[in-house]
Amino acid sequence: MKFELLKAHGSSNDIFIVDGRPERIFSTPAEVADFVRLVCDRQGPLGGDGLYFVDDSRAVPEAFFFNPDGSSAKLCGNGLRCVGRLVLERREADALDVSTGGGRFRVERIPQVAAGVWSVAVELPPVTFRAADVPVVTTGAEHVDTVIPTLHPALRFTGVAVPNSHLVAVVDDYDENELVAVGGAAAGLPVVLPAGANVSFVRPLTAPGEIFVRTFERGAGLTPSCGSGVVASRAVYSRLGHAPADEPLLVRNPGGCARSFLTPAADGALTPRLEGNATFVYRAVVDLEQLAHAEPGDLDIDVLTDEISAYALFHEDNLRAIRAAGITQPER
Ligand SMILES: N[C@@H](CCC[C@H](N)C(=O)O)C(=O)O
Repeated sequence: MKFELLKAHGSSNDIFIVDGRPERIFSTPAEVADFVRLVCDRQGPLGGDGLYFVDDSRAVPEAFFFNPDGSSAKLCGNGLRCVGRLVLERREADALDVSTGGGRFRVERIPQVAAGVWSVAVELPPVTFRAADVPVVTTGAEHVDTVIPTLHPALRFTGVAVPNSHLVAVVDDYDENELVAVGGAAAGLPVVLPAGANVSFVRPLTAPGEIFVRTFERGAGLTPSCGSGVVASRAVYSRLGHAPADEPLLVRNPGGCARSFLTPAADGALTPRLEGNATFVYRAVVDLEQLAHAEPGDLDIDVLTDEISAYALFHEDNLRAIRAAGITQPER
């Protein structure tokens, strides 16, 4: 079986896009998961942080996200910017809706964040802090700024669904080893976190309107950026009173930066917006049999060097700002 793969990234969170509905391409969910694991395997010839299937044959395109471990998720915010770009370009549209994870997401072409860097905004459905929506098992209706003793003795977490599950802690000092330990532990706490959770640490930066966020993702581990983690962190930052919801914040991740804010409605609903790059990296046609036995470098790949270089230039500034804030990341 042959596949056309598009590799893309939002803030260096790199994902594949495959045309079609997973259940039409494969006979069973197990086959879908095997395919995703094979394509995303970093030890294999390709490698990535996840994969979106896109059914672009309907009036409202539909997308289906899978983590690199083969599990499905309601949203990949960075990936949806890339899917958004793809369908916007194909349909020669400036804005349209994409359906994914049981919700409708508005994707919109926005001015380039830097020369040669295609940029997209995604408007998400309203965020929810309801414990049952995250889900986090707790005594109250929400889990806000509270310790989960089985996860960490002192860090205070807030649970939020955007609509995938996130736990966010605002920290004074960023300790990546601690994030990895807590993120890994979140996968093994079914009594408190029955669906696991993406775990983010938020460190305020001295530059006004800027924060640093890093996420340990469910089903993927530490990634250079997590778009839904950016939105979840942005929402929690306001929920805890650190910034007005509608103030656009620049969220710096190790893989890039994105802008996010929430629009409050009269009924209290908070609709988040995520703005950032949607960069195409390469296109490849792969044969499944060949892929299973190929080594890195074996496959014929059409690399989009101009887009890669434009992003690299844009990203230099972000890396400088993170280093200047004294944020360090151990070699892994
Ligand atoms: N990288 C993504 C999030 C992907 C899904 C997540 N790991 C989950 O299981 O919910 C993003 O950019 O949002």
